[in-house]
Amino acid sequence: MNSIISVSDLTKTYSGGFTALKNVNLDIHEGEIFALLGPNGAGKTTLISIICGIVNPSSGSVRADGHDVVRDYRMAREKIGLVPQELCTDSFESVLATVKFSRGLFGKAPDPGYIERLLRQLSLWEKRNSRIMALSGGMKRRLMIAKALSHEPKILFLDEPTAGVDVELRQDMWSMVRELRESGVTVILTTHYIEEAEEMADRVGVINHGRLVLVEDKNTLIKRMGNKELLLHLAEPLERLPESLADLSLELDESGQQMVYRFDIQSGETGIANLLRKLDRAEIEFRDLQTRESSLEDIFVGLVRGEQKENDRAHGAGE
Ligand SMILES: Nc1ncnc2c1ncn2[C@@H]1O[C@H](COP(=O)(O)OP(=O)(O)OP(=O)(O)O)[C@@H](O)[C@H]1O
Repeated sequence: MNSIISVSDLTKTYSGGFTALKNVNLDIHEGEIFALLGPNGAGKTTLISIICGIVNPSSGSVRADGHDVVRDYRMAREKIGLVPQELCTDSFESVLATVKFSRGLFGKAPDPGYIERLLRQLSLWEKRNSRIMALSGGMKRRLMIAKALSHEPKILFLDEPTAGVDVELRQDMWSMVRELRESGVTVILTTHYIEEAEEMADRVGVINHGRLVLVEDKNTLIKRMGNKELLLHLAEPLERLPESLADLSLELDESGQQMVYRFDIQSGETGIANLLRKLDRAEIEFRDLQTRESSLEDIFVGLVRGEQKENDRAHGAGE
């Protein structure tokens, strides 16, 4: 697969001495939707800012479509469109004027046909003569995307594209991003909404404390790290699990009314038949049973927590 962005051994230490990125290596494939996940302060914006040439790396290198983002800044930047978290644009301008102006900033010759197609694709053509301040929140977000795409970049960064937007608008954004990928644009997005990554991304990267702790195909990740749970609602509450069930991966909730049995999706043998036999022998009856598959969110929370524990342990050991 062709890689359109190559990040090699990237480290960033800010002037105050804080190291926000530690030895990051990452390849983004051409034409994919890549979601970068991580808790607050993990280093996502720093990584994006370095790729976009806004922040200088302390060491390591980044290539965007073959161009080094520091040595060959202009060529690299021309390949990239960036939609920042904050909506920042002159609200007295018209939609059309502001998008044309953005294109001009990259030294691209005017192309009214392209701008019209872009505004139509983003459902903004009817609003082309409106002032920005007269647009709805959703339209403003689409305008930010139009501005970022005005110079026909091959790569689009979306920093928290749906932060604070309602469910309907979020769905609109998702389908728009998919359309962009269909048109050949590579999309990299950061998000706090794991469901957004689960819904849209082809691959997922998790960054924590400045380290890229995982990069994987989303579906493989869910299969590899996912567990399934079997929930049993008991007919009568139990005070504790009987000894005969102690060797199973089984938990009783606080009410004593529900049992959760965890099993690995990958393994051929789930152990459910054995569980049911043992329940029968222990004369435990249940009213209802359901299964639940772990989501990307469960996996993410588990990963970040696991990392935190490792860090704490390392810290404790050093003290
Ligand atoms: N200019 C700066 N000078 C010093 N430290 C900085 C600077 N910019 C960011 N940092 C620090 O680097 C770390 C990573 O910040 P960054 O903005 O990249 O995180 P993030 O993952 O994008 O977080 P969020 O999800 O909150 O946007 C944070 O601890 C932040 O305080």
